Amino acid sequence: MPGNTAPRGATIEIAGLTKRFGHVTAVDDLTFSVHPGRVTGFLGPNGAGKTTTLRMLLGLVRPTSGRATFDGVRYRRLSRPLMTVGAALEASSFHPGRSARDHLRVYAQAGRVPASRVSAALATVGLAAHADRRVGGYSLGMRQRLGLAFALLGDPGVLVLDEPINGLDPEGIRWIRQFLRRLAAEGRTVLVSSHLLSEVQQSVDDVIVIAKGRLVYAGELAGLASARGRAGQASAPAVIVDSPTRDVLAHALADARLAFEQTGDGFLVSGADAASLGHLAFTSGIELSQLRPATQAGAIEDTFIELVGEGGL
Ligand SMILES: Nc1ncnc2c1ncn2[C@@H]1O[C@H](COP(=O)(O)OP(=O)(O)OP(=O)(O)O)[C@@H](O)[C@H]1O
Repeated sequence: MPGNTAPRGATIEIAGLTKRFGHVTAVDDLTFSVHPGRVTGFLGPNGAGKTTTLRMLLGLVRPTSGRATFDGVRYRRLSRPLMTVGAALEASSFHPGRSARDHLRVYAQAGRVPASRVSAALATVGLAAHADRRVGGYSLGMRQRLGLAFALLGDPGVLVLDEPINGLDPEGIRWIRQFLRRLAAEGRTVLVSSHLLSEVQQSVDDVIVIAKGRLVYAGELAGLASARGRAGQASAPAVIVDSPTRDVLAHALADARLAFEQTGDGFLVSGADAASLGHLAFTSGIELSQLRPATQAGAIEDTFIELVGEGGL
């Protein structure tokens, strides 16, 4: 990657964006923003409208109404689009008979990007050693990397990637997670779609969740767990707590009339926060070996499934 002189990302603004195909409303009055310096996951089940939204953002599909802009400018109005926004929508759209280098050369010329960027982009995604092979012989993972190299060709401040993790092996997944984090750390805006929260959970700061074309959540990943109440479910704090004297702790929890269950790493206590449990343990003279909020991966995943299952709120 372009090193320490990476361009700063633009803010993506989606405002009242709607797309109807005949009787199908694929995208329904979406409004959200995506910020520089962060990785944002764009999530929703198959058919939720993610690809249609990204295609409108990139000027490939005309919205029925609403706007999608980069620092206030529509994609089609950008003076140097490849140098402002890099996009990877489909990994399979490369000609099998051409090499990766040839593909990128053609795109660089058309986009008025310096030819030197071709080798730089291929090296960045780890394809330098395979640059002159025909793309037809590439694995899916290599084609995904080539898609990323294309997105990075103009060294843009904004990256828009549609399902870049799809079909990658574990090593490829680990690589791309670190790669996305690096792009954001450089100050770029990184928007990455997926139909699986678990795929992107380790690499995103923010998430936009849509279902049936409508927004169901926009905000920090950590806030997704507490969005549960919006899906009509009880939203209570929960804490994981453990002690070298578990039976004594269990008695104290029962005496305090707290609902709890034993898990692999202690007790999961509902309806209490860490401070009140810490106080309870202190006043009962119980040593604790663990005390932490339970709003981790499981709760976030549960909420995601509830939100998209509701199909919009
Ligand atoms: N060109 C089109 N003509 C008619 N309907 C379309 C067209 N493109 C998309 N749709 C419909 O719009 C809805 C949203 O599709 P879209 O591909 O945007 O969803 P998605 O979230 O990207 O799903 P996936 O992950 O399966 O690609 C679907 O019901 C789809 O059938």
